Amino acid sequence: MQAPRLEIKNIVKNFGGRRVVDDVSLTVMPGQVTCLLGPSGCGKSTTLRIIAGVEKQDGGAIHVDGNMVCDGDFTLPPEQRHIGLMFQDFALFPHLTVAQNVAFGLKGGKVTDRVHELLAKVGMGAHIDDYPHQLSGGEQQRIALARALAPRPRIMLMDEPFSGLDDRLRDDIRDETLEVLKSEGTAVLLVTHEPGEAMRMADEIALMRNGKIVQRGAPYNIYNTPKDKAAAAFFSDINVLKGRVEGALTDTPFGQFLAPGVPDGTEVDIVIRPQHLKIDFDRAGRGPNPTVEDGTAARGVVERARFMGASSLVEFRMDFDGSILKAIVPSVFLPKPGMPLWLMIRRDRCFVFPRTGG
Ligand SMILES: Nc1ncnc2c1ncn2[C@@H]1O[C@H](COP(=O)(O)OP(=O)(O)OP(=O)(O)O)[C@@H](O)[C@H]1O
Repeated sequence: MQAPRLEIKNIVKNFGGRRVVDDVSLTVMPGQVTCLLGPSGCGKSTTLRIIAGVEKQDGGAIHVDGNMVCDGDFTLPPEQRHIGLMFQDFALFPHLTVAQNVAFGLKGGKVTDRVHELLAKVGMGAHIDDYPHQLSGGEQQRIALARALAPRPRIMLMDEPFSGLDDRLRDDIRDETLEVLKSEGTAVLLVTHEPGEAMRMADEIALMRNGKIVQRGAPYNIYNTPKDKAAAAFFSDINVLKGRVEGALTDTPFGQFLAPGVPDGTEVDIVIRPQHLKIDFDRAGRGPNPTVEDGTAARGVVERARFMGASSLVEFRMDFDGSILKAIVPSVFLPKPGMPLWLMIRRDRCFVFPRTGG
C-alpha cells in the first residue's frame, strides 16, 4: 500500500495552559486535497504551523513519505521538510519580476524551464517580466501558487489562501489552483472556515472543533451523515425538532421518526436541513395525506419569505408550538407573510441525535 505523503500523529499543543490542538491525527495521500475545516480559533492554523515547522508541538510526531520530520526529541527545520506554503497574506517580492519571484527558491540548471512551465500552467506566461504591482489580486495569487510549487514540494499547506479575493474570482482561482495542484501530484492540506470552500476543494474534510478532529470523510458523506448536531449545523442552517424515544420511535407533529438503537426515554433532536422540508398548500384547513417518505404534514403560517435568486428562504411559525421552521424552496415560489401552508419532512434526509447540552 502507498505510504501517506503526510502523516501526523497525536499532535498536541498548549498555549498558556490551554490545549489548542488536542490529539490531532491525520493522513494525506499524494495528489489528495484534505481540508481542515472549523470555526475561528479551533486550532487549524496552529496545526498547519506545526506541520510547517514554524511552531513546535508539545506532543506527537509528523512523517513525510514515511520519514520522520519531528517527534518529541527531533525537529527537522522548515526548509528541509519539502513543504510549500501558501497563506492569505502571501507576499510576492515587490522588487522582483514575476519570473524572478517564481525562480526565487530554485537552484540548479533547469530554473528557466521550470519557471516557464509553471507560468504556463497558471496561465501567466504573458506576464513573465511584469512586477507584482502591475498585477491584479487574482494574478498575484496565481504567481504565488507558481512560486510555492516551483521547488516541487511534496506537500502544500494552504491557510485561507483565497479569502482576499472577491467571490467570482475566488471560484475561478480555486478551480484553477486545484487543477494545477492535482497535475503536480502534491498532497494538499488546506485550512478554511468556509464549508462551501471545503466541499468544493476537498477529497476529504477533517472537521475540527475545540482543538479536536470530530469527523473525517468525503464531502458528500460528511454533509449527508454528520456525526452530531453541531457537525450538521456547520454546513447549513438546520431545523431542530425535539422528541423522546419510546420503543425505538419518536413521536412528533410530523409523525413518527425511527431512532434505532436509542434507549427508551432518551431525549433526541431531529435535525433537518431547510432544503429537505416540503411545502404543500392549505385546502380549507387540510393538508396533504401522510406518506411513508414524508410522514404527516404539519401546518404553519408564513412569517417571512426572502428571495435569494435560485431559491427562496421561507420561515414558518408552526401551529403546533409556535416555533419557527425554515424551508428553502425553488424561487418560483415566494409566499406572502400570513399565508397558511403545510410542511412535511423528508424522512431519508433527517438525522436523529441524542440530545446533549444546549
Ligand atoms: N502564539 C500564540 N500564543 C497564544 N495563543 C495562541 C497563539 N497562537 C494561537 N493561539 C490561540 O490558539 C487558538 C487557536 O488558534 P488558531 O489560529 O490555530 O485557530 P484557527 O482555527 O486557525 O482560527 P482562525 O481561523 O481564526 O485563524 C486561538 O484561541 C488562539 O488565540
